[in-house]
Amino acid sequence: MSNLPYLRIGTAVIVNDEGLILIDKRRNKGTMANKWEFPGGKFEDGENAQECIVREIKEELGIDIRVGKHLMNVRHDYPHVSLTLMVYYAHILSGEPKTLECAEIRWVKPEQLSDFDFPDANYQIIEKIQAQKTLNNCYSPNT
Ligand SMILES: Nc1nc2c([nH]c(=O)n2[C@H]2C[C@H](O)[C@@H](COP(=O)(O)OP(=O)(O)OP(=O)(O)O)O2)c(=O)[nH]1
Ligand SMILES: [Mg+2]
Repeated sequence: MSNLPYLRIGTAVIVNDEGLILIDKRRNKGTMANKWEFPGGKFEDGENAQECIVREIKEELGIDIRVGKHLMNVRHDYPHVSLTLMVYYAHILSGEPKTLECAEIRWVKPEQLSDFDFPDANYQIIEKIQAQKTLNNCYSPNT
């Protein structure tokens, strides 16, 4: 048992038509400073995962996305916070990603994800992405 704060985080693995994945580098101040991540953020009251992800991606990158298939949920306890990352594939509907709330943005191949410094909770997400044979259709919604 612990009394850590518990957060639900909506997280997007945005894939483009070339099969590249968008990652962003967090700012050099605040939680997990300078770590690379999949863009996203905290649920607001009354939101579901898809709504949270669409809103966060608009705020952080200035783009509109369609949320696709659910990849996984990851529960992780950090020393200061306990959280669940709710991870969905997504695809850009309109706009060019901008660094509105992050330090840097990159499009990378799935195999390149291992070269970046991600928070501890992300390693099983990266493993699962890299285990997929193809990312085709991953951004179509679950049916
Ligand atoms: N977005 C995102 N957050 C992650 C990932 N991995 C991981 O451990 N986290 C952690 C870092 C943070 O503690 C938390 C996400 O919160 P956040 O700081 O992005 O929240 P937010 O966008 O709502 O930002 P703010 O309004 O609090 O500034 O989840 C990831 O891949 N993406
Ligand atoms: Mg965020």
